[in-house]
Amino acid sequence: METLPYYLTSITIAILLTLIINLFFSAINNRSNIESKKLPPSPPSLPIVGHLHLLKRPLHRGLAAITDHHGPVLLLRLGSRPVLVVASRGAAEQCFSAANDVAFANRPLLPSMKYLTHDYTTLAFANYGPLWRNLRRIATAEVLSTHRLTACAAFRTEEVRGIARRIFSDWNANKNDESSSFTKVEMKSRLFDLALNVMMRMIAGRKYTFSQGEGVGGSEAAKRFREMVEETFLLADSASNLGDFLPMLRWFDIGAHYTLYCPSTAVLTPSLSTAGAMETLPYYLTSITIAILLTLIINLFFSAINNRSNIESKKLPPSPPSLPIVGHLHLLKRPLHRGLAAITDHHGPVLLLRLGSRPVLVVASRGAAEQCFSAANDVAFANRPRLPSMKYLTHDYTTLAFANYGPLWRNLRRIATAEVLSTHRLTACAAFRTEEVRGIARRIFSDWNANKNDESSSFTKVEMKSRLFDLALNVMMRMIAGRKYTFSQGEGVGGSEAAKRFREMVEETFLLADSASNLGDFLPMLRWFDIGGAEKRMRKLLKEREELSQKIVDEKRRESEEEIKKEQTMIGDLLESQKQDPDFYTDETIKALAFSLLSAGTDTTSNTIEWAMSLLLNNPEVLRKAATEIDVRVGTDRLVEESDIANLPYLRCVFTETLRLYPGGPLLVPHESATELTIANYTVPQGTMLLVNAYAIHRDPAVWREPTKFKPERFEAGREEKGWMIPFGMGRRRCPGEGLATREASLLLATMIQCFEWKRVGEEEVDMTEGMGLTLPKALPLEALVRPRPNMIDLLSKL
Ligand code: HEM
Repeated sequence: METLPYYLTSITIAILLTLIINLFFSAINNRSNIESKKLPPSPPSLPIVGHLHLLKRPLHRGLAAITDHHGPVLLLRLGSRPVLVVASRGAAEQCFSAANDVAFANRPLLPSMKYLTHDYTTLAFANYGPLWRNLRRIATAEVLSTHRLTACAAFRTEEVRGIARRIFSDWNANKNDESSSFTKVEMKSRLFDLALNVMMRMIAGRKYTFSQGEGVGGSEAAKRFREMVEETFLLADSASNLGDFLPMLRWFDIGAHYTLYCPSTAVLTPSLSTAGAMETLPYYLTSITIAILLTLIINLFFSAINNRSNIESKKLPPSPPSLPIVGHLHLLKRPLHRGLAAITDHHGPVLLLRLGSRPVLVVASRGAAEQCFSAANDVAFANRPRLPSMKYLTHDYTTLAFANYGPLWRNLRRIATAEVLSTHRLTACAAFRTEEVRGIARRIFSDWNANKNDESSSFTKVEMKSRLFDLALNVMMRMIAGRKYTFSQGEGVGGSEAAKRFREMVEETFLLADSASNLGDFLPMLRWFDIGGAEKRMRKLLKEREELSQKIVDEKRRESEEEIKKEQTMIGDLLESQKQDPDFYTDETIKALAFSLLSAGTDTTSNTIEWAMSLLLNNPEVLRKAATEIDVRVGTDRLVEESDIANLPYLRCVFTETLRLYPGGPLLVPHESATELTIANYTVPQGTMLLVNAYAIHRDPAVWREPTKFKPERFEAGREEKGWMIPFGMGRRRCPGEGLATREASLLLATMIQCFEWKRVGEEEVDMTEGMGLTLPKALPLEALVRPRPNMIDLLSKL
């Protein structure tokens, strides 16, 4: 295990100091910077708070005063967030021109809006993408189309006349026999009720939800609803929550959450009601902001000291002593699953770490992991953390593996299962897998033939990693696109430049997705500086991925309709659906889904097979036993088939034992809690990232006998150890590719064992060092010596 150099506290502190100095200098250099980079002009700003201190309320008037003074297009810095302010027709038109409209179609993910917008999934706050497109399509088709509006004209007339009737009856009641007298009426609530009744009748058919009688007007429920809407807009005021702009303040819930629960505080309400006059918001005053920051820093120091007592009073999970600002980041070592195992071994199996600003629950026991994914908690833990570094690679968190639990994820998962991973589809594609597996056997045999130097008993050295990756890639490509032609015209992808680059891209994706490799995910201030260049690398990777996936989609689109229908591939079927519903089945959605499956289904499977073969080479007696089972149950007259696997129990034990020792996702994929919950009698706060250490659980000496030993026998019937494993995760986010991975890996292993004799390259054992990333690669690619088994040469030469 290595300590991550950039997690070393001294370096981290040095970085933070550099940052603060940078911030000061950035204020001084602001103007020259703007000129050299051609950024929009920007009034002089202060360190850290930027232009926050200039804002006055109401915001539209406050900003008008600033643009009147400094020009109609300004770039402000509200804390850490750059904000373009536009106050001229020309610039506004450019923002929404055909060229720029899509680029500006996102909404900022203001942390304070996370709750009110159901994690940014509502129509008005979702980012531009498939989810928003779907919601917008439904809203238009179901409520706002001209057709629907015309159909509902009668409702509106009725409601408007209802107001007229009620005003008339109020006047009648108050006129005191003076038919020319006036009556005072309050209009605000009547007008709100009109709008509410019209909307309710259009979306739900009636207004009875609020009142049984005349209408919602005046009912307590309607009044409360009006207050709720007003409160929502008040809280959504673009600059009312300081934590949206100064990330550090979020830890302390200053302003933002407080206003969520105490909406009528003096901070917000009075200033809005003084419609004419502009007021400076008290908490935007620089002196107070600086006081808050100082309090914060002092708080951080005290929080380190008070950590333990806090934990006891709140019943939070235990937490090792932490440092201010970095929290427990300095404790992490790599590879992360081993680093975390060392921490849980020492401090207990359920820990709450603070990685910079992010609370992280680390679980390394069966009991606690079962509770995380129990019926009661699984939904609450079904979200993924929105690690800023993953924004690009996950298309703004909209891919199958990284979307939050909700309608978009459900839809993607349904498509992936129905189109590719259902038992029906897997069975239909068995021939592809057999063909690809036998292709590997044929190529190994021909390499041996070419190198054997007339010595039919000699061994040939083969490199397995790239062959196994190409197998997994070809299988996935054929299942989702029908062929592997995108990568090579000839024999297969093996060795082609494009396939090699694809492998590098997948490996890089998982390396960059390593749950704790990007410091900016945990120390928000560092994001401005992209330390380590992760963000830059991701953008480059994304561009390449986009081009490749577009090529796959375009090639499929060029095929005739009959071909597409006949082949029944995922991309073909989705292109057909695109014709019916182009708003949801966009090219973007199809490409993202294709790439999700290509990456999730390749590296994981090929790594597992590589570990299995390495374990067999280091344990020749297990290899011999597996070969004997195949000889007895399949024989040597024919090649093993996928349907034989059920009849090879020892081989299945080998596969299971491999996944125990080397689970393909050692920390699963990180989850995040959508609500506060209880795990192992501890309170786990909402928004906590969850890392379940499957690697540690699979090697827990309290559960497994000789836990680090490769013993497939432990799973044999009769002497089964009652161990508990989660190599594919658990609950709703469980891996949907288990069936495919099991069939593919088992067939490949069975074929390699049946056809060839295997030996290590030297006397030494195969190196079993683990690499890094979200998946579990071998640090060194597997090489082995191979020769065909004499009684299989005939069959192999006919392949
Ligand atoms: C031995 C091979 C494999 C292993 C060990 C493995 C393991 C895992 C694990 C641990 C997770 C995370 C579960 C969680 O979040 O708790 C996962 C998710 C996933 N896996 Fe696999 N996997 C393998 C093969 C495959 C294959 C062949 C596919 C097919 C395309 C696939 C597709 C996915 C997808 C799409 C997800 C994300 C699911 C979601 O977030 O809803 N995996 N896998």
